Amino acid sequence: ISKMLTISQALIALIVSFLIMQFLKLRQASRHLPPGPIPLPVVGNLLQLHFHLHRDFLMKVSIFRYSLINRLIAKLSDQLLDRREVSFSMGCKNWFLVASGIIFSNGRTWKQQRRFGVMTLRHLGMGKKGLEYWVQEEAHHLLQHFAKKPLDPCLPLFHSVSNVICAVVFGYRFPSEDKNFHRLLKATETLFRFTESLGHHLYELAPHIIHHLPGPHKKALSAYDVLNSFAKMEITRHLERGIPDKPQDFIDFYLVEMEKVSDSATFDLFLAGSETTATTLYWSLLYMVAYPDIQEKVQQELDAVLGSSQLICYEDRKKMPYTNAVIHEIQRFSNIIPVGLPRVYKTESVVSSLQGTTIFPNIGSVLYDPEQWETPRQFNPGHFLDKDGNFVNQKAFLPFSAGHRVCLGELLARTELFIFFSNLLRAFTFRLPEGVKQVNIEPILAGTWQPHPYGICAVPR
Ligand code: HEM
Repeated sequence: ISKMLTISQALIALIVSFLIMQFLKLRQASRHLPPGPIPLPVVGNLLQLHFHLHRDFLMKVSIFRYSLINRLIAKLSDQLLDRREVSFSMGCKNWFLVASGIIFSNGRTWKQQRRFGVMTLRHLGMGKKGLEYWVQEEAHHLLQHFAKKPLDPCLPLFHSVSNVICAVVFGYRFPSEDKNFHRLLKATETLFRFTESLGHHLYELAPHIIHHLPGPHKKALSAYDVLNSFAKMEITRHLERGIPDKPQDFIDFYLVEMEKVSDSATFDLFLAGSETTATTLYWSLLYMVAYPDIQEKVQQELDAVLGSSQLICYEDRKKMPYTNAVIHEIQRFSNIIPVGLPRVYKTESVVSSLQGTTIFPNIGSVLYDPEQWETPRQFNPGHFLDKDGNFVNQKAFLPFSAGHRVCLGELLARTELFIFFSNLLRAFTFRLPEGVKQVNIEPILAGTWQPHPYGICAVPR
């Protein structure tokens, strides 16, 4: 027994000294980072967060003041360019696809995939049936979903935004009752929520063990398979119909370039482009019922500048400074992605103690920086207007992040937000359902910061 005690004591001593060494290393490393709580070995900052991400806590402990942003952007573009490797995907039949897309890849693969993604979106943006056309088409369908009776707009918004991505990737939209469309949306949602969840980060701590246990990762893995089989099915369909001289959608472009790139960027557009834009629009309608005066001012501007049936274009925002400011404020105030996707310090980092450290760039906190915004914790479109009512851009407005890994779909997202929002407010006035007196604008964490589910009435104008 005494011999066993010595072995177990030695083991404990070893583990304790390992933890102390790790702690000291992390303490030393954090001196080179923007301010924030010092992470603990193994669990990182999870203890300080009580294993739960509270928005206020995050904002308080890790504010990246704008004054630090330039330093951060330089780091994000250089030493902090790489994502942490996703072992989550190892249990997936097609695991290599995930690591070879845009969001989770690194190095040469990321460069090629990202260049391909940027070029393809640029090509699709041009011409008569470009991205804007798809957004306008989808906005038209979206209006049909709203009627006078109370409705939770979450699903219709998610359907419309996802259908824009379907049009971009597959070249067509789905009717909202289509079963395959629902499978695709369910898989996208499951996967998105998992990749952004604490469950995913825990999985990454011990993938070899957790992989064999039951848990949310099992659902996420089958969601990958659903998305992948969709991509394969569409590729076959495109091959059968032949690639036109002028490629029409993302898959056409992929088939032209398939020697050089993988088809996994198609998942990435669904993962990164659906939930984010839909959630922002979901917030937008809630804020409009919470601030009816602001809603009215937007409608006055829409009526003054646009005809009642005129097709709304992204370019029109230049004639509508107030509406444009409101949309920017919706993004700032809802701050749907307060913590960025994990990045890893490169091995050739100049700060050796940081090598391999995983960092979650909390760039979203700049949107609440008290030094940059007059009333950071209040919904105030004035943040984006000068005293004459002209629209003014703000340097600290970074909801799409910054640096080389800045959001790839920023232009598409901005086009969608403007066209969907303007169409909805031109057609309807949004009100609380009868008997409902209060609006809850506190967020809940569900992949992104989301509003609590709510119902509204859309009164035709
Ligand atoms: C309101 C809507 C959106 C917001 C707030 C948003 C925000 C972001 C943020 C914060 C990142 C992380 C950048 C980083 O790591 O520093 C990102 C990455 C990305 N986004 Fe978006 N996004 C939106 C819509 C879209 C759309 C519509 C698409 C595609 C059509 C898209 C595609 C991507 C891709 C592919 C990446 C990964 C870029 C890379 O790793 O190189 N996003 N987005």
